[in-house]
Amino acid sequence: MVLLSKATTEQYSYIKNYMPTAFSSTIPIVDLSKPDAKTLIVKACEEFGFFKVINHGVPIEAISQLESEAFKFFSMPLNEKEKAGPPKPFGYGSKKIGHNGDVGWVEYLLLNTNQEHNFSFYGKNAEKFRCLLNSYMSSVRKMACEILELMAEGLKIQQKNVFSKLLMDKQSDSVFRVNHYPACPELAVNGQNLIGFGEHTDPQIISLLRSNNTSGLQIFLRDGNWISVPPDHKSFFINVGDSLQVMTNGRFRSVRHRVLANGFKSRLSMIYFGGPPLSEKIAPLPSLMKGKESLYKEFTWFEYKNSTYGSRLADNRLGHFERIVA
Ligand SMILES: C=C1C[C@]23C[C@H]1CC[C@H]2[C@@]12CCC[C@@](C)(C(=O)O1)[C@H]2[C@@H]3C(=O)O
Ligand SMILES: O=C(O)CCC(=O)C(=O)O
Ligand SMILES: [Fe+2]
Repeated sequence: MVLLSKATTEQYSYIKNYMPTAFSSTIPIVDLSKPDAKTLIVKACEEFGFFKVINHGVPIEAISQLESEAFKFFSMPLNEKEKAGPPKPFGYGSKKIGHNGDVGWVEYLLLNTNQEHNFSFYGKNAEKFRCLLNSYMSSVRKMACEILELMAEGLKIQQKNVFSKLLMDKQSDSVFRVNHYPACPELAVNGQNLIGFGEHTDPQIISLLRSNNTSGLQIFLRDGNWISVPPDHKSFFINVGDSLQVMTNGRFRSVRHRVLANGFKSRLSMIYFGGPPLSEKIAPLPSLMKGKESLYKEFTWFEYKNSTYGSRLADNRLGHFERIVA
């Protein structure tokens, strides 16, 4: 990514009248090795749609090796990286996010988890990158399934794998993304707040995010405030996605989040978005309705995903699928 003149940064969005937010200590922390994990997870999903996980079982070497390969990838010249693009549907992207004009101070790799990716332009490192990606993705998917099973238990759903089976399905439409936010020294000088990745909710069931120790991630709370998530390169951050909100009939809420660019340090994040098969009906689980009506119209993941790609990042995508319940 080539930086830096005023002319370059002017095309991006800034947060106006931005008051620096304090790092929050209110973010729930769940120790996956403790027996109270399921209770804490349910509470966190109801209150925040977001929590941090420790003792997650993903080996630190798998994380750091993939991270260092990803940094190597992003340090290549733009014309080399663009050989892996455009990101429609999968590949390398820079600045442009989605198909409807969103931009951010970010470059990324967007990958499908069921498909072999061709990094042949990446020379002798291609095979290594692919192996690291595959082993990372399978450990993270395993953790995702564990968390989803704890959720089902915590919600007292009889079928423990109601959510996790969707990610285990061979047809699961899960996505993996590596985001690189270069440091932007102009910001450090001018004290501005450039958007790295604009506010949005993730459309899938669950997202598992891990980043290096650079700050930037913020979440939106029910009280209308944004809070900064203290970075922690050893832990994972979990987002409730729109589909899980629907499956729990609104009991869990998908979390609005965004990333601000950092003046001093580059940020590298890797996110696994666990999604269902395209043909899957996304609807509230009967045991969670307790005689109440569904808050949502019926739709398949295919339909929701299509509508997602027709929307802008910040849109309230679930809005179109809400029912007016008398
Ligand atoms: C403007 C956009 C960009 C989208 C689609 C649409 C709205 C939501 C964005 C995300 C957010 C979560 C990962 C992703 C892969 C997804 O499924 O939804 C993103 C996708 C993209 O970056 O392409
Ligand atoms: O890069 C990050 O830390 C978060 C980005 C994000 O929210 C996304 O890719 O959906
Ligand atoms: Fe996101």
